[in-house]
Amino acid sequence: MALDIINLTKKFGDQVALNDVNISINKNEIIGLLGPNGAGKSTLMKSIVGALKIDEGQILLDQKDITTHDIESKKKIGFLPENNPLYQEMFVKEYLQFVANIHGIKKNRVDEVIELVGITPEKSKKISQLSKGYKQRVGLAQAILHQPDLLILDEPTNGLDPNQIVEIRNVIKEIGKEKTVILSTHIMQEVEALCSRVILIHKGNIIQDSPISEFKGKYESLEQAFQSYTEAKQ
Ligand SMILES: Nc1ncnc2c1ncn2[C@@H]1O[C@H](COP(=O)(O)OP(=O)(O)OP(=O)(O)O)[C@@H](O)[C@H]1O
Repeated sequence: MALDIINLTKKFGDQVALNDVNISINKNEIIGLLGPNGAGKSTLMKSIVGALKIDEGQILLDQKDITTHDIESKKKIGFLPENNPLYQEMFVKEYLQFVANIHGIKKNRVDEVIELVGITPEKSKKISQLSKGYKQRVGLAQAILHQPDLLILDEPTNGLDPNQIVEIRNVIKEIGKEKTVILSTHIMQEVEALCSRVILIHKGNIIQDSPISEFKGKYESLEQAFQSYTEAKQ
């Protein structure tokens, strides 16, 4: 899987949410997308999955432009959006079968994914009745059902209890062995636990893109590094 983001600019009215962004990913790794509130992380993720129309630049997935190879690209990408929108009135397995039908994939893959994300005891419940952590797992399940090469996760552990955080991280880690994962988070521990590479975005600009050790550099912690890089650019 190769993802190339070339000179990407996205504006909302006069506001530049992404400013001439360039990113290249050529191997399977888990990448942490960091940045203060409003930095442009969700905008970048939505642009990559084709949910937002970009103003300038190109996004290439395996050398093909995602706008002109829309369906082909969507087959290769899984997305867990921020706030995890789900059909609350549907039952867990029913919902996942519905998503599987959209992708045109076999029914037994649904059971496989239910097992993988650890929601077997919850599969007959209505989504509205699930705890936040289980809803998050359902969101993750829909994102990986079609076995995408690239998985985009917008704050995947947001609002989960410590046990659920560890469990979801384990699932992501497993997936990251074979696929490329880009996840956004405000939790530096999460970055340390999962990511090999860090991309730091601030006010729509990429200000760091490096292996985690390089990102940490001379600083004692990732928090300190994050603070220093973003404060210096206020
Ligand atoms: N649909 C929209 N219309 C107008 N402005 C928007 C829209 N979506 C995002 N923005 C603006 O673009 C900027 C980047 O927002 P974005 O949601 O990408 O930030 P983020 O890094 O994901 O922030 P957070 O960490 O708070 O989730 C913000 O200033 C935001 O207000």
